[in-house]
Amino acid sequence: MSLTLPAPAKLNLMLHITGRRDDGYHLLQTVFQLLDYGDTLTFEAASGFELTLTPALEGVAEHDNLIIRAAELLRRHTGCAQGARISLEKRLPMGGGIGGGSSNAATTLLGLNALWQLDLSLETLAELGATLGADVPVFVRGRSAFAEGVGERLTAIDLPEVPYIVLHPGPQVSTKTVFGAPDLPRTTPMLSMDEALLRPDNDCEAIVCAHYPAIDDALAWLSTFGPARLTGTGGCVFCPLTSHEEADNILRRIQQERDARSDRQQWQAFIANGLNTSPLHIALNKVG
Ligand SMILES: C[C@](O)(CO)[C@H](O)COP(=O)(O)OP(=O)(O)OC[C@H]1O[C@@H](n2ccc(N)nc2=O)[C@H](O)[C@@H]1O
Ligand SMILES: Nc1ncnc2c1ncn2[C@@H]1O[C@H](COP(=O)(O)OP(=O)(O)OP(=O)(O)O)[C@@H](O)[C@H]1O
Repeated sequence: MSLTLPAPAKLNLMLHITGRRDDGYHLLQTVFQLLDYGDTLTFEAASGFELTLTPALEGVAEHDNLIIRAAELLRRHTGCAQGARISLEKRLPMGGGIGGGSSNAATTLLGLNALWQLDLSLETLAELGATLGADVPVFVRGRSAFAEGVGERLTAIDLPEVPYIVLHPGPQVSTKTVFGAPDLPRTTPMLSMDEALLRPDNDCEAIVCAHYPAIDDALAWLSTFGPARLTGTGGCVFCPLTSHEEADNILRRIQQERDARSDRQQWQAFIANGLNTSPLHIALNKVG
């Protein structure tokens, strides 16, 4: 038996840092919107305890890959002794602030839960996922959401399902390094969900732009088309749009910039629609 499932990206439509816990983790208020664009994973049952992933991700050892870590976590938690051959079609830029690794982990948890017939609840899978990364639970639950705490307290939210252009200027940004920066603002006042939706700024943006001129440049360029901002800790920047025609036009302009300017040769972009329900959950419901 084999299962092919999507691992969608997310955007942080706003991101405020409201404090810091004693263990160093930051208290956040953020709005996650899921996208209809992402990686694809295929899970095939394997005999014995075999667990493999192809192809390998450049620069990531197999035992560090969040897909393998999620599979092993599931086996440890349940005592299950089944195997799987997993293949990955990677489209999402790594270190982009669009949650590629976290989404891969969530798709693995849900995919193997189905393939190995473990019957764990979304609640349990979200708790397991939180031990792999702060962004995993939102992908496990599969709803666009307002998040608080360190990102684990989720309230599902309906957002306009508009098109976005997402631009990755090149640099991979380390989430850990951004959160470790001494000059990161950490005292933004807590807001209600409705107030937060009216303050769509990202507290990481200023220091990320100061440390990465290429991201600063891409954000300034994209801002000429609309209210562009950084997602998560970057490096992707994005802009909500009113039509696909507009998005196609900006995509063409990005291609021109890449051809015309050597400092913009690294630019990569995609168009995606915002979604309220994850395509992963829609695909799993079809499987039954
Ligand atoms: C910034 C966001 O992308 C917003 O969606 C996430 O909160 C980050 O989630 P993530 O990439 O899954 O991050 P994790 O792998 O859990 O954490 C990476 C590192 O970021 C820091 N970190 C992360 C989340 C958080 N609320 N406070 C933190 O200080 C910690 O140093 C941690 O070691
Ligand atoms: N399957 C995976 N896909 C992507 N990255 C992975 C994976 N497994 C491990 N990683 C590691 O996780 C790091 C962060 O990757 P990811 O694509 O999740 O970043 P991100 O989009 O910035 O995430 P976030 O928005 O959750 O902070 C990568 O640089 C890589 O070292």
